[in-house]
Amino acid sequence: MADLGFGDARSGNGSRSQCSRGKAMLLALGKGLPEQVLPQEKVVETYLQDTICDDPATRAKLERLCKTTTVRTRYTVMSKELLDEHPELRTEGTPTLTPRLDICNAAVLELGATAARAALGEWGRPAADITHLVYISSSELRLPGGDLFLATRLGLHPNTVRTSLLFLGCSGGAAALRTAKDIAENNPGSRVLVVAAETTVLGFRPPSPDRPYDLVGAALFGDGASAAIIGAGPIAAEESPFLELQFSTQEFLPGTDKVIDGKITEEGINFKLGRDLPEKIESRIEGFCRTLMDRVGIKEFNDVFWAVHPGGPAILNRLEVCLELQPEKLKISRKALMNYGNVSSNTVFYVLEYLRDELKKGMIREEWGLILAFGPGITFEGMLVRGIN
Ligand SMILES: CC(=O)CC(=O)SCCNC(=O)CCNC(=O)[C@H](O)C(C)(C)COP(=O)(O)OP(=O)(O)OC[C@H]1O[C@@H](n2cnc3c(N)ncnc32)[C@H](O)[C@@H]1OP(=O)(O)O
Repeated sequence: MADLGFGDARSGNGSRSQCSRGKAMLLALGKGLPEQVLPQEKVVETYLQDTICDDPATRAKLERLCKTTTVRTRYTVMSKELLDEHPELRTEGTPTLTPRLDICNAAVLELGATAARAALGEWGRPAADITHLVYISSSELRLPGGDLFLATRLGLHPNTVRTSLLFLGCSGGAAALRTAKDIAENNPGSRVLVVAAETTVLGFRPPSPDRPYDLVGAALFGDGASAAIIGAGPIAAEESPFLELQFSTQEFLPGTDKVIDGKITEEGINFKLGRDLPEKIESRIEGFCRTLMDRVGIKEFNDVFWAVHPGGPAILNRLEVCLELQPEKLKISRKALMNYGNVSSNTVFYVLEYLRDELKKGMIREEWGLILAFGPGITFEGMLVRGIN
């Protein structure tokens, strides 16, 4: 391991007198996407064929939703070949949890490993220098978990300290970042690899009038993985941080636990999205963001840059109107939604990739920014960050 000047986090030899206990920083990012690209104009035909549905009303509604979600491209694990192999996934009424988990567990490991290798490549140091792994997914269930298989696949040291965050939904990526920040700041010299990997295979099902939200999902959600490396006290000659992770917080909205609801059944996950989700988020967004901005005394929402998990256009639109944001503030969130869809926990990292590019090009004037994500609970995850370029 390279000498970080902070003692050795792995051996527990780090001493307070040696370290400055600096803030955690984002040092590298990477992503892993399924090979199958699904352009939005092919979604209606593909989904209706895959689920053997010929209902004209369903077709008309899905066509409309495919436009209004603003998604253009998604990447999916589900494919014609997979459905030919598992025709039981096309219809309802048979127990399919076992084959779904077999597909998901393998897929998220593959995607997660690709994303992690990309982040390690960008970081430029060996995998053996990773001291901690934070693994996040709402798409796999097994024992031991994907974190172990990922650590093995990547050749991480067996004493890499692993933490798994499962079934946090779309706020999971920001929760993983918060966890990694805490680890990095409390273990001098540590380098934390965060890996988020998701596929919609667990929830794939034919449309039903009883579940109108399934069509929203079919038009909105995608698959993929992301990885990030976080550490405090970057080595000047070896590491290139681009964001300082200043302060993080989490809050849930009491009485809204049914708004995003996922039940595991013999047929996979039954995922329900409340129509009122955008307005519920809007009801608390201003106070939540002020909690973060107050840390550095910023009052005006346009005086920070924004990296928001794009749950759907209605959520971004409400944020923009309610906080009176200039349109360019949510541009990178809208771009991630357009190019990848809502990939649950991963999406916030796709937004951060665009943010990093803009920081590197000197396109961001503001010193401080906010990372936000929303998930079941309804849970708000937020982080105050400082751009480094
Ligand atoms: C998983 C996690 O942990 C966190 C997440 O990120 S979850 C995903 C969060 N995202 C959302 O909930 C999506 C938010 N919604 C939106 O962005 C927009 O409503 C939308 C793009 C889906 C549709 O926008 P739109 O087409 O302009 O108009 P809108 O009126 O809202 O909806 C169109 C149709 O879809 C239906 N619809 C929208 N959201 C729905 C929902 N959650 N459940 C059921 N139906 C829904 C509407 O009822 C409407 O149907 P009718 O035409 O039959 O009345």
